[in-house]
Amino acid sequence: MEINKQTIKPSRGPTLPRAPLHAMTNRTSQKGRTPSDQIAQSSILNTKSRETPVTSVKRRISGGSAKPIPSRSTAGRSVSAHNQGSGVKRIVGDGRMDAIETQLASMQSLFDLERRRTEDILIREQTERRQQEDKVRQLEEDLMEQRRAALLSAERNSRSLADDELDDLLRKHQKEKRELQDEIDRERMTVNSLKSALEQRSTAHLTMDSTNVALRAQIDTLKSRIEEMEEEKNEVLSHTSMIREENERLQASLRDAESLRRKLHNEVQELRGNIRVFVRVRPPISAGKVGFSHPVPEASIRYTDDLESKRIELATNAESAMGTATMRSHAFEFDRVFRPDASQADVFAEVEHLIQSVLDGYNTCIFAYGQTGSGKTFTLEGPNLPDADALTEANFANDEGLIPRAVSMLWKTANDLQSKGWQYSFEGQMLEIYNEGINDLLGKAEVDKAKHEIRHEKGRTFVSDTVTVQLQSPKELFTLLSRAKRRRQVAATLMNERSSRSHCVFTLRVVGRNLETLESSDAVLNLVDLAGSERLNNSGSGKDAARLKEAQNINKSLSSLADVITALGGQAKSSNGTTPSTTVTNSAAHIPYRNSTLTWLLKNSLGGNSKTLMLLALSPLLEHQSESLCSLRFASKVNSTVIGTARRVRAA
Ligand SMILES: Nc1ncnc2c1ncn2[C@@H]1O[C@H](COP(=O)(O)OP(=O)(O)OP(=O)(O)O)[C@@H](O)[C@H]1O
Repeated sequence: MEINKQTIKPSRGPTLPRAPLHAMTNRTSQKGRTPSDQIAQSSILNTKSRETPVTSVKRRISGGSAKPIPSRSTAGRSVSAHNQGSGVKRIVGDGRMDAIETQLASMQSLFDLERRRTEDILIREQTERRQQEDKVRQLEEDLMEQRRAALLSAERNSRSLADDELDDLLRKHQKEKRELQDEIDRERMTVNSLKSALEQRSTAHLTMDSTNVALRAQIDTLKSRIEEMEEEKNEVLSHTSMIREENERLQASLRDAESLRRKLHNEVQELRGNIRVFVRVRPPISAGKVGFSHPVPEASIRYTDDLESKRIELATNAESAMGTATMRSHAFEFDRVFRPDASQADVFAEVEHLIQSVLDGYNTCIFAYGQTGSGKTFTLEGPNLPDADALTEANFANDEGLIPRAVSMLWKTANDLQSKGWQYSFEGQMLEIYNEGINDLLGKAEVDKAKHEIRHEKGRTFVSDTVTVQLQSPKELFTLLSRAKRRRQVAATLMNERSSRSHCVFTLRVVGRNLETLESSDAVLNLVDLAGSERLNNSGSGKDAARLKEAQNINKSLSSLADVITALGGQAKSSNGTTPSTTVTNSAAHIPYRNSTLTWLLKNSLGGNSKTLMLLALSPLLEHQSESLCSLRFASKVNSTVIGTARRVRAA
């Protein structure tokens, strides 16, 4: 270990007094001496100390003339001379001898004194010297001690430096060791993770190997399956081409069948009669809803056949010739009788085939007949809505009437027929006949003041200055109905809170073309909501001139309608050569269409070329039973009329 010499300096202790050289010498020399030697020396010293006073005494005695007292050797010799006193006495004389002896005695006492003093001094000196020597020794020991301490300290210093360095090195070593250990740990961890990864990989590898084997097997299976499927596909393809050919053949036969269906459908309609009558009895409505008084007794109405629903029996009070009140039953038979619980869908199901005829190119007319409040508008349109603007598809939901259902069905069927090559277009018109005048309900002006003229050309009817709307979807119909309803003339009467005092004619023209068969059709569906059929005295219009005029016009048009139907029946009779079941009032040749605006407007829909349905709406209430009886009789007359064979109208 290298020790820094700079740092190893003797410590700066107190400067120790150096022992006198002679003392050192003495000490050195004394070391090997015995106590006896020391006494001998001290006696020598004493002798020496004693010589000095003697010399001084002799000087004082001689008074300067005396001879110098001999030195050490001389003194020795003096002692020996003293020892030889008697011999001197003899030589010098006695007196003198005494003086000398006195002198000698005093000198001796002085000498003793001096000697004692000198010895004291000597002792003191010796003591001091010993003390000093002790001190020196002590100092030397201290010095030695300090040197040792200094050496120790220096050694310790150097050792501490070395220790520090060692510590540093140790620390560094420890740190490096730790770092290395950490690195080793890390490496070990890495190795471990690599090992586990390797294990996982090898496991995955094994799994993949097995999966691979399985997949290869699957691929082989699939390959063979694909081959099988290829064969199957080829078979299917050849089968498909066969089917396609078969399909084309079937399509052709389907078209033939469709044409046949239309023909047969028409024949069925003919067999049923081209004018048919349905009767619908509405449910008894609670008071307040339609303004009837409370309680509301019901008329005695019976439905006498459950299976066919064709018969209806109304019992009325009658008075016998004897004046007794009896009940008289009136039985009628129609094409169909709907009871009060019949739904709108039930009614439409029976009318659907007739409406279908429009697509086949047959003019069709459905008119609702009945007294005010009997349910004509409800059957044709649906429930009366307080606000015409609120009329939406959702409002119609379950209660939607024949018009919206017919339009929806026509659109749907037209779409279905597209696959058979048919393309259809629709246009609508809504006219009101009020007091024999025509009011365009789709016109621009709120009040239609125009004078409209009706003309018939090539089987088609035209009304001047009226709006015809192209209908792209059934949804547009609701807008149309809403507009029409808002403008419809409604006047309050005693019979209905919003009784319609006009006829409303909704006309839907359907034009179809088949691009494959080159067939065509152009037909019109008329849905007519007739004004209330009640007799003048029942309408409450007797006191009001305007209401009276309304009622007269309504009655006129309705009786004209009856006349036209009767005349058509007579015409049919003369052409068939059969006897009609009803009385024919008009000549077979003449049909009085022009007697009213209504019959003139419906000319092409009421003729022998058209299919007509009369929907008789009946009130179930007792107070309306006589009106109901009149309506039933009128409907029965219509029902027994045969108005010829409908002819298909082809598009121009
Ligand atoms: N089958 C029915 N089911 C439920 N309610 C009906 C039915 N028939 C008619 N009504 C209701 O009876 C009331 C009168 O019906 P509607 O307005 O259709 O009579 P209307 O014969 O058209 O009268 P008007 O000749 O005055 O136009 C209406 O509130 C209608 O909702």
